[in-house]
Amino acid sequence: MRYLVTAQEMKQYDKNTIEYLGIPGPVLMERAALAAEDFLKERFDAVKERTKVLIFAGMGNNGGDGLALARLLAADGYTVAVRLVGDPEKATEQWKSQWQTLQHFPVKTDSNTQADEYNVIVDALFGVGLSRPVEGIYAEAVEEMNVAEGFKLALDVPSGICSDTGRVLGCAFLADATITFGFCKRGLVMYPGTDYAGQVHIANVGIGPESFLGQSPEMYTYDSCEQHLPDRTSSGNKGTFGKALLVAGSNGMAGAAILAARAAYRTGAGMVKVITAEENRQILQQGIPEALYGSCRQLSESLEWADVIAIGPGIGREEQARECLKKVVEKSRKPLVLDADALNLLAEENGKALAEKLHTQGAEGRVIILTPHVGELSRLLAKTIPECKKELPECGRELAERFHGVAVAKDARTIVCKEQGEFYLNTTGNSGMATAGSGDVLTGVILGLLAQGMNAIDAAVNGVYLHGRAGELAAKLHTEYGVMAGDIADCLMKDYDEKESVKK
Ligand SMILES: NC(=O)C1=CN([C@@H]2O[C@H](COP(=O)(O)OP(=O)(O)OC[C@H]3O[C@@H](n4cnc5c(N)ncnc54)[C@H](OP(=O)(O)O)[C@@H]3O)[C@@H](O)[C@H]2O)[C@@H](O)CC1
Ligand SMILES: Nc1ncnc2c1ncn2[C@@H]1O[C@H](COP(=O)(O)OP(=O)(O)O)[C@@H](O)[C@H]1O
Ligand SMILES: [K+]
Repeated sequence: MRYLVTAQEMKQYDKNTIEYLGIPGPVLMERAALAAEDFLKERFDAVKERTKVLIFAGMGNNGGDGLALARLLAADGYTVAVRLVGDPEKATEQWKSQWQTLQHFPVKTDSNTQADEYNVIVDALFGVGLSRPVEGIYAEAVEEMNVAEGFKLALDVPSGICSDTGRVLGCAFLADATITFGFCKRGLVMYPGTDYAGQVHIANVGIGPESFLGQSPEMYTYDSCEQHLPDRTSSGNKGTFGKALLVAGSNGMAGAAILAARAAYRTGAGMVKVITAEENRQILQQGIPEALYGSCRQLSESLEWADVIAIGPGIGREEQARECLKKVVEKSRKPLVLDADALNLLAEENGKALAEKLHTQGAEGRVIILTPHVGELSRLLAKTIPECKKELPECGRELAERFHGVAVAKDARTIVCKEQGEFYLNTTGNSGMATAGSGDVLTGVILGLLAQGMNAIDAAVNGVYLHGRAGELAAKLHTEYGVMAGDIADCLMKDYDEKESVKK
């Protein structure tokens, strides 16, 4: 698990470390600079004589890190120059102290440096203290760094990237790599910040969980196969691993049902039954013979049969879909995943009563997971799509509160949250997943995990992670251009290491 912090959280943890734990600010800065030096030495020590480093330093502590790095590299024999950007009169105390120390070292600090004469460019203009758009001399400096040749390293955050949202404020440094201090900032994994950051390295500078003082970060992500999947009892039978009911696919939309059913099986569900339009019977049974088939008339008895239910992929918004949704809400209290047109139906004027019922059921303890993409989210919350994209965590939270459930707000970086508690931000996946039917696969994955007895938030978080991971494996086989939703379903669990996983 990796924490993702905001600028404000990071500043608080800095403060706690200094004031409560008693580790002085200059020690933290020295460790930050040492980590950056190590990073560069790993790449350039063998060619030290030919390596010329130019550091652009602002007037805050990010600039202070840059000055400390300049000193360390110069002491180590590198050719180093510093370009000051801003008014040193306004610099922080730590910056001023670093500046004084730097005067004893062979570092060029005049303003005549030409970026194209250096083969390593370090951006130490702004870090978590960026407070407004980058303009004027700062924008010129960013532009000069960006057009320069050579390896580009950002300290803490690429200047111009908002640490909290990943948005570009004015203009931003385009880094090959970013070495970030203490904890990864949210903006380094969110778009477009993640593209500007390049490879992100997190350096331990002495600020750890001890510095939270009871206020841990509100967001986290998973980096690797460390998910908590349900244990698979060796003696289990198909009943042990759950009966999953999937209401999906109107006439002509059998594909959505097949994809979701396939994904539920691939994730480990024992039995999957699909309720779909009569016209889809043959194609469904050919497409996924492992699934049980039921017509919409058999929905009531199937609701009795099921352990968990998902409704939505490809159901359309016709009367039959509305009837099915009504039954699923009114005749069952079993764990429920709502996706696609089920969400659109709830957002319609005549879906409001049903939405209200779900809200009550959620409050009474029914497990409800909603998986809207930003379009569906905007309809449910009556907001614009740009608003939802911009405020995805907040919108996810609002949706979770509305249904007392779990919201999976899907985008290139999907957010998962409950009414309270942390936000999970997903970093697996790629542009190959922006392909029709990809969301249907996710519904099946979450359904499959729920069927095996996972709780709602774990099923949603791990489902989103595994779905993205499958997208990565599919892209290895077909490239991001060539991935189709069926490939994602087929790649599910392909590299899952049962021995390495944390069983639950
Ligand atoms: N605390 C610690 O112990 C540790 C901190 N560490 C390091 O400190 C960094 C945070 O330092 P920080 O808080 O001083 O903020 P920082 O990012 O340097 O920026 C503030 C400066 O930028 C200016 N400014 C902002 N926006 C601007 C704009 N658009 N255009 C122009 N100016 C703008 C702002 O000016 P002002 O708004 O005051 O006019 C101020 O001068 C952090 O990222 C990490 O690298 C590490 O060493 C680990 C230990
Ligand atoms: N660029 C991307 N990077 C990572 N994941 C993506 C990207 N684009 C789409 N996805 C994922 O693919 C899925 C698309 O779902 P959705 O929009 O519902 O598709 P559909 O309606 O076609 O099935 C979501 O889980 C989303 O997070
Ligand atoms: K920076």
